[in-house]
Amino acid sequence: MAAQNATQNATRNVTHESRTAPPRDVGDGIRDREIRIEQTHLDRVYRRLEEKIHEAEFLMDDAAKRGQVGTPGALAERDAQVFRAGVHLNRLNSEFEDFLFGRIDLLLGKDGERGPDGAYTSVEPADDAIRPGEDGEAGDRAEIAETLHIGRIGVLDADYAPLVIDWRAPAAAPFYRSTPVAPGRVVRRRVIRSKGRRVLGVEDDLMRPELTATLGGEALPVVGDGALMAALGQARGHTMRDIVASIQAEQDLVIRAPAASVTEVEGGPGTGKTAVALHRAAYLLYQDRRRYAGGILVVSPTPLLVAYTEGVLPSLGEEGQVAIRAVGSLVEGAEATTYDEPAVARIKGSSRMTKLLRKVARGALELPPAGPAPADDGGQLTLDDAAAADAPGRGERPGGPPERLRVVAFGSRIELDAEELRGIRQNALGGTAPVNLLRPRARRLLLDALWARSGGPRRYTDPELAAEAREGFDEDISGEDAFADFLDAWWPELTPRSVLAAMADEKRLGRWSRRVLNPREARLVARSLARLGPDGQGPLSVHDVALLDELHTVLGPPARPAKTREVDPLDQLTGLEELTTFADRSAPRRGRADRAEQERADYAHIIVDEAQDLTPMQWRMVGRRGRHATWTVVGDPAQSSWSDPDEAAQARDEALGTRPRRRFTLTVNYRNPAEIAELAAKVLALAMPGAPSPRAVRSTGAVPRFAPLPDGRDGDLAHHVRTEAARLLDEVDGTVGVVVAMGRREQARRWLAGLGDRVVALGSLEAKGLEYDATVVVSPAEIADESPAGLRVLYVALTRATQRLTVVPGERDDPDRDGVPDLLRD
Ligand SMILES: Nc1ncnc2c1ncn2[C@@H]1O[C@H](COP(=O)(O)OP(=O)(O)OP(=O)(O)O)[C@@H](O)[C@H]1O
Repeated sequence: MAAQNATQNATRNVTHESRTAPPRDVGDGIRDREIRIEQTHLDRVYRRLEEKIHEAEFLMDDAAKRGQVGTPGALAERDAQVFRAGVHLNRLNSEFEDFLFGRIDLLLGKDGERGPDGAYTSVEPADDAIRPGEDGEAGDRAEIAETLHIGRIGVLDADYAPLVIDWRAPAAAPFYRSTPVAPGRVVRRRVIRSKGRRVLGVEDDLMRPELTATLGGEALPVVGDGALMAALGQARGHTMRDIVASIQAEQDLVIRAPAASVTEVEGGPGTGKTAVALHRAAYLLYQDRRRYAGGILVVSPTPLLVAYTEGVLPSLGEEGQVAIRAVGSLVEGAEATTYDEPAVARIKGSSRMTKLLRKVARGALELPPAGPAPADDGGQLTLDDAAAADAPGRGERPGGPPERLRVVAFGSRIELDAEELRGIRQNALGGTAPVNLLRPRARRLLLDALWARSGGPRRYTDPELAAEAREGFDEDISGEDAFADFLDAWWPELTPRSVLAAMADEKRLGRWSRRVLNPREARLVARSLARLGPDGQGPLSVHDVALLDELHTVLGPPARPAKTREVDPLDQLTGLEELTTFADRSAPRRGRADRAEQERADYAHIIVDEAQDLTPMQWRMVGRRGRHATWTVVGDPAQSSWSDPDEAAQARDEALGTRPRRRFTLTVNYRNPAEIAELAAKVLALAMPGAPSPRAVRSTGAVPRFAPLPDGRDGDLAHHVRTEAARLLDEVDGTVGVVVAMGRREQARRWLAGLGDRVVALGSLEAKGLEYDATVVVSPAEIADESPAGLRVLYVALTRATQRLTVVPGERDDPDRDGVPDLLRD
């Protein structure tokens, strides 16, 4: 309900009309004067920051001179302060185009109380803040009681009065939340545009237009038409900008939602989900830095979207604190570089793979050992020099693991044959423990079987003697390299990559996947993995990465026990056993490093962008990284490229667990002009009948252009698309995206060669989350036919433009006389 009200507010916020006549931007005179006023304030802020740096430097100098004064901890803290101050100034000077970006002029607060940042805390005005107008005045009067400047970081003056309020502080909330419908104490909201240390412009919104407000006894001037429209009209570059100066009320509710549980946000294309998610990360860091620094993970669908969005957090002053990763880069050392065919992706993403991979991991134990074959027969072990060995390799399946283990103990030969070994393996594999972790158990079972076969138990009636003899027996056998070699071959330590590569064998996978995949599915998966080498190296697809992660869990880490160094009696005599190797010394540290690595993979907060696209297997992968996390999950079911939403929803529920959830809906489309949104809504109606379409906030008058091939021949597509892209490059100042079916990506890149770097070609799945000033969507039907979720993918493609859209129908589109494809007609 709260979200709904905020939505209405946000809408009105943008379209409100001024009902009175304060001095509004009547000429450059007022504007220039207002810019000068803000400039004076900004100069003051910079002077204060420089003072802070000098103070910090002085402190450090002083501390250095006095050498031992203060504890090491205090000195380190001082150094850190100087460092932080230096970083701030550096950023302010170089990076932040608009360090100071906002101002609110407020009425007197109800209770006159001030918060820690020096601002009045009350949201509502005092009863006597507004007085009836004087004779002849139409509305009420009020004097501005407080002016707050809002910026990317907070700055206090020497008397601890706020010069700039951090945008995330509670006192800044009215800058975002106030609307003409619910203005609170805000009379005027001003967005300040600056570059470096220079103020370039101001844009004002009046929240109480009916009021005759004065500031220092003079009428409050109003400049420009509002900041939101100014921001939306700007040309797009190849990276996303922050929206800190124009966050809308419904978005602000999400950004500042408490982090205690799961925050779920739905909204159509362009409603600001990605922007809101990133601003929320910055907000959480501000709220609880100790908890969240270095511990927030943002999961993005593609590397392109990562590259597009990764500048936003640094621009909000948060550099290096948040990991933004593509879903294909979540596993250390594995980077997805390819896409699977939709039919293959569908199988690999499905939760059926969980069962399959468990079978595969167990089956993979029987694979031919990787690397060079063991030096001899791999199963031959003698404890007695006199023991005779059979010919190497006899009784073994060529290329497979050893099928016989022979040892000589107590002067006679004992042997375990293939069937016994199989039994022992099955026994060891009982249960669900990770396969690599079962190796010690398998080893123990082998020794049990050998001991029984040796007649040892019968030989000793005294239990103490028996136990001692058994211990000696185990030690002797285990200490032999040949036994270790047998174990390595018979129960190899498996790596996720080698097991994935093993699945490329069609016959083998057919066997392992019985009752999980049908033969055709098994064949498709096996063939898709043929690009990997036997060790699993080679190009991975996005979906392979989630399989690797699952395999990591199913296999567990290699369980080889660290070899204990035998103590040489001579060393003991000379005291040399005190000496340790580097490896010995670093082992405990390595243990700590491994643990740290594990802990790093367990984040404090996880933000999932484009959550509708995560497959069940990807949800499992992401879920493993957030077992103890709070979550923000943003997405739009209407844009899902996953074919089975129910299956994905179940996996999502499992990942998020039973944590309580808060749901928000964003309803205003800030990206597409109404003309483009209207066209896209036709596809939405086909893809998800009845699904609401977000309301576009502006209209440009530029209707989408339909540009069929002049003579309908596919052969000319290259030239035609290139011409249309070039036309759009002339029409807009910023970027142009040409969206094609995934199968045409490479082709389309060649079509655009030489047109410059303002234009890019993209496969439909790569367009996720991105936006361009103008787009060309090529062959809608081809995009729609490419996968079971094709219509939703087409909806994504049609909603990427901020200004212009050109549709080039292909052969399958059946365009009408006006060139409108079948799918886009009423
Ligand atoms: N309050 C705002 N002020 C200015 N620009 C905004 C605001 N909200 C969103 N935008 C802009 O609208 C565009 C769309 O935002 P964003 O990409 O976050 O939307 P989305 O909901 O993630 O879209 P999609 O689902 O299509 O990926 C961006 O250019 C963003 O900067």
